[in-house]
Amino acid sequence: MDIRMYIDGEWVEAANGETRDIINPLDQSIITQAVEGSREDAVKAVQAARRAFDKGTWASIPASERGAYVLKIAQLIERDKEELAELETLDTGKTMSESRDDMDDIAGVFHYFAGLADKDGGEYIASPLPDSDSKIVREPVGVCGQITPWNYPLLQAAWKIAPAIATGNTIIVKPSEITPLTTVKVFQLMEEAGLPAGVANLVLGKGTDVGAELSESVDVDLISFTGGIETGRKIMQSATSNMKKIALELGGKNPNIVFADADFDLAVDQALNAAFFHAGQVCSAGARLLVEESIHDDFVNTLVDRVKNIRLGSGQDEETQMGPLISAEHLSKVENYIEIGKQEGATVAVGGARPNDETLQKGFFLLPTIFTDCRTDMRIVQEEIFGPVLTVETFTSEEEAVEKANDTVYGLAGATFTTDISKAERVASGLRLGTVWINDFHPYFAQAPWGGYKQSGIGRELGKVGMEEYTETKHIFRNTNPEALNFF
Ligand SMILES: NC(=O)c1ccc[n+]([C@@H]2O[C@H](COP(=O)([O-])OP(=O)(O)OC[C@H]3O[C@@H](n4cnc5c(N)ncnc54)[C@H](O)[C@@H]3O)[C@@H](O)[C@H]2O)c1
Ligand SMILES: C[N+](C)(C)CC=O
Repeated sequence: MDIRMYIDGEWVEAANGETRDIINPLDQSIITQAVEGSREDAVKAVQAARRAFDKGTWASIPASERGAYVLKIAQLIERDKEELAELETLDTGKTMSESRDDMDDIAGVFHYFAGLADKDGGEYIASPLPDSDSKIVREPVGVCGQITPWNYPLLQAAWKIAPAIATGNTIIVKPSEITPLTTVKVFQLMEEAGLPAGVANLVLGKGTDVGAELSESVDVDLISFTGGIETGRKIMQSATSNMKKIALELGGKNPNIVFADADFDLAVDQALNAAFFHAGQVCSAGARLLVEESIHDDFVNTLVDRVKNIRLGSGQDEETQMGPLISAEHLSKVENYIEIGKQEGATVAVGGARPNDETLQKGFFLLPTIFTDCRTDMRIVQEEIFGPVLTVETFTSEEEAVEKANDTVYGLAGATFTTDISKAERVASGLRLGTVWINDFHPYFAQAPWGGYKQSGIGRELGKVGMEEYTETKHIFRNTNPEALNFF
């Protein structure tokens, strides 16, 4: 596959001719070479997006026409779903069933924002002044930089691209430099859908280079970022260059609270899914299990038995349940956390090492790991590990469960399992999280907003509010009977 950048309607090489090997995390083979852009390329893309926005044609075409473009992109994604899923699995190591689900979600997101595109006709409000009318309209923000991570490469890009172009903005997308394949493919589809030149631009390259240029540029009006908390902090600082709007979707250390009255089998099953889906490389992974003390031993023993049966392997193999981690660097980061956990006094109940299986030795595999004897103040409990590592704490009361669950700097998502619905509602209301699941873990969909409390982020994606992030609100006041004031 030809992995180039898309700037002003043209497929281009990097200005400095640089390329990067794209590595398959399953076996470290080179999938392809991608062009590796630099600040120079980012500047060109920003200028193209600026010209396309300032010309005014994209923002001023009827919103229904923009919706039709977004709908066409959804249909092309559906047409090429299998190819896209294969590319995502190749690039990230996730299983084909996860990648296919991602592609369904992605097409759903384009459908949703296509439908919303022409639904906001502005709003007249009751003016408190005589002889006047007062209208509120929403307009596009302008040029949007969109920076995405490697764990859900296309899904996170879709959450940004679809609402931005539906509302009349122009965009520059910068995917993670290690997983560009599906984003490039979707730009090919956007070209096929006939999107005018300059509306959607793609720049590949390092975050510290291309990403930093987008965040610092005074010609970018909004930066939407999904990624780690430390990068988010830098982007927030860079955004002060021109007070650009920012949307940050950052990490989480997501609590999963299991009460003794929960449906035991359901809670076990969901706790595994919460922690080990996509090898735990999920912002909303249920990496912190809080289990009521009276059922702790039974619960953990059952979890451990089930974890031993998780099948690691190639994402292409339909039998595989968990693929590799994304890179050697990331594997080493997660392994370092396992050492930290041991030093902090937690007990490895299962896993904690690379698998012995001969066939997995070239990949970045790690056994699903459970730490027991955890305390809330441990680093392995407080910090986002972003791998297949579950920590287990206990509680004895509802209040203690909520207090412990809230005791990190993060506030992205979490769940509670109980058959007492009043208790579930009280716990949901006490949790300082952007999403709370009751007797479930992980569902997200285009219609509901997604984002974090506290240091998990700023702003929301998806839902109507996710669309509004890409708009400025303007008040237009009209005096219907103007008269001189004679004040001066
Ligand atoms: N809240 C959410 O919805 C959500 C979703 C997915 C992932 N995440 C988070 O993403 C993180 C994992 O992704 P990652 O390792 O790719 O994150 P990361 O922060 O390392 O990188 C994310 C993106 O930012 C770019 N980048 C890096 N340094 C930059 C800089 N100085 N300026 C501008 N851009 C820069 C990278 O190139 C990449 O494209 C986890 O913390 C995870 O929780 C959050
Ligand atoms: C937002 N989500 C859950 C799709 C991916 C997080 O990493």
